[in-house]
Amino acid sequence: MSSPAHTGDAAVTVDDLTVDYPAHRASVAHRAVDGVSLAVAADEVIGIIGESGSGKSTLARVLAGDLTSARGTDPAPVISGGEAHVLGHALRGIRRRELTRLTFNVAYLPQDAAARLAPELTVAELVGEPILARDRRYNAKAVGLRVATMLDQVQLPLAVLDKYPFELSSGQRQRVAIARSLVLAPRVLIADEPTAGIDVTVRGSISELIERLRVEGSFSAILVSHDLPLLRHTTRRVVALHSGRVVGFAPIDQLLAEGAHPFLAGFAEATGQRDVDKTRPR
Ligand SMILES: Nc1ncnc2c1ncn2[C@@H]1O[C@H](COP(=O)(O)OP(=O)(O)OP(=O)(O)O)[C@@H](O)[C@H]1O
Repeated sequence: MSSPAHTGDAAVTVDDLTVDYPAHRASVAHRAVDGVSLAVAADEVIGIIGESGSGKSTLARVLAGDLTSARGTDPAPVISGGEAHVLGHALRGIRRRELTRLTFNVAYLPQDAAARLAPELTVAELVGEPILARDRRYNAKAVGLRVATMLDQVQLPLAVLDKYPFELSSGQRQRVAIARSLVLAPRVLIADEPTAGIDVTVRGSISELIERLRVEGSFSAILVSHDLPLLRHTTRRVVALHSGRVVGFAPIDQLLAEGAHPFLAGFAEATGQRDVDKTRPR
């Protein structure tokens, strides 16, 4: 890709970004993102697709500012080339205090968000926690109201408020994780497979929620996803990654119809989109 588009009013700009995982125990150093450039305008939602290991999660993780790992776990990704700006903050070498300020406005829904929900907290506590973590004295009634609104937006009944994660289905847990990620009304959402595990009948409500937030303004998102209805409903453009490099950045139906890369052609075949989309109005 050449230089990023829309840099003027961009929420996120990525310029020739390279990300490595350092050598760790028996593993050698590994380049996961290799010279990626892209931009996400304010009030734009983009998608990221690509085969397993193509660097989608690493790119999402870095842009969400998740640049450290807990001691004893796998190494964190390191920006080794280029630069990324999120809401005007340069990520390379960003200091902890600035990162904390940035992450107030950037929600990150990692791939394992549902599994990471603290098992000892109820749904009400899980969804309300980010508000209280920011301001312990926040009015309890206002927190309750906000939590109820968020549950409604992800189509969970209020009956789940007092339940613990183990009492929910995996799809319900994922919706709790989404509600939690959006409770502080972030300006940017970075979500890794947001509809994973969610029943097909309620996935539409997640698409609608993301589209509504975008239309209401001051909201951008990057969605790592292979959920075609979600991509079609919420994104204008989708980045296709292969071996850490951008191999396409276009509307999803154009990517699939053109099948410019073997991965895209295979994905179009697998989802039965190749011929359908040639006749689809854009
Ligand atoms: N913590 C880590 N340490 C070392 N290498 C890693 C780490 N996390 C990911 N990788 C490697 O980086 C590459 C990109 O992984 P990444 O998870 O970003 O890809 P992905 O496209 O999201 O894959 P998937 O769809 O399977 O989640 C892979 O080769 C992966 O093995």
